[in-house]
Amino acid sequence: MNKAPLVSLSGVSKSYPKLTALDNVSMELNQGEVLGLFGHNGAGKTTMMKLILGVISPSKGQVQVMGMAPDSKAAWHSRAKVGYLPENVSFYEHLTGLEVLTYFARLKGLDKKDALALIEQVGITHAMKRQVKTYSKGMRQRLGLAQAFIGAPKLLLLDEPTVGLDPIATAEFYQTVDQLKNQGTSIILCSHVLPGVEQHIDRAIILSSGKMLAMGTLAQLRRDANLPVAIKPCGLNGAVREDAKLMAYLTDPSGANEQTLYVPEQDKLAILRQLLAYEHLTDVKVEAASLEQVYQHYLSGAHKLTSREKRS
Ligand SMILES: Nc1ncnc2c1ncn2[C@@H]1O[C@H](COP(=O)(O)OP(=O)(O)OP(=O)(O)O)[C@@H](O)[C@H]1O
Repeated sequence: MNKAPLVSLSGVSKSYPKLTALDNVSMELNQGEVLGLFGHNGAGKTTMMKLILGVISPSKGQVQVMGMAPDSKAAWHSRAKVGYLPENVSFYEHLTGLEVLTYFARLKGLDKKDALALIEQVGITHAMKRQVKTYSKGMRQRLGLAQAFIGAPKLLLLDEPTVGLDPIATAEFYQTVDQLKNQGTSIILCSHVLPGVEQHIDRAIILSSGKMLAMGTLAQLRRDANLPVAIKPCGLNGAVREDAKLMAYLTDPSGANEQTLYVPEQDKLAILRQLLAYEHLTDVKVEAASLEQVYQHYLSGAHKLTSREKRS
């Protein structure tokens, strides 16, 4: 089995005359892996996708996709194995949805039958004979997704894929991501909308001002960030306040909202054992830090660093 990563960046920077959009980034993406790429506006997410697509070249370092530099002539054939959904998807407005998709399918050596199947998969069969100019934002986004899925790509780069999608279409989109992953497709998914993403990604990268602040599984990032676990016991009727050890884990011991304990990961099991010994305990909820909390943690660290750098 070929264990070489599908995508690798080593020491990659992309500089423009007045700004470094990506600064010394190294990462790898393996087959069947889903990577979430997160960062504020201008963090360098699209720059990283464009480098992987080969539409721009690195100023420093090396990008490899399926064993080749993606901006090289040799990579021409493997481009058919890459699907891309750009951030602001736009189409030929006077063509119908089906015509647009048939056009893209033909560019990848496929035919109308494949286009029809994809139109059905993204749920716009009813509108496929209408001109794209009559489509809503969500319908355009669905057409964009169908376009990215053409030809069963080995690598999918999706920039803000759920923008404009309603909750049902968003859920269907993530089902498709899971299916593609199970079939071995590697996916890089870039999003500002964090809730709902975490159960569909294997690893996350957090970028800020072109620098990589963190990379890892959510469990690794939580551990490295040392974010507490929220433990919410029910039925204790204030017993927590009578125990000095438990009290120490309340963020606001005098407040009415006293029942959530914020416990470091390493103390979690000991505290759970202690709570389970209470006869009146009726339920206990345990919540690890969300992707959003992890993201905020790393970005606030970067912000503090930048303010300090500016002052010195
Ligand atoms: N061709 C270019 N010339 C000069 N600067 C550029 C160019 N392309 C991108 N940049 C700058 O590089 C930085 C990173 O841009 P990029 O589009 O990668 O950010 P992003 O993380 O995708 O942001 P967003 O979430 O807003 O899409 C930004 O400051 C952007 O203005």
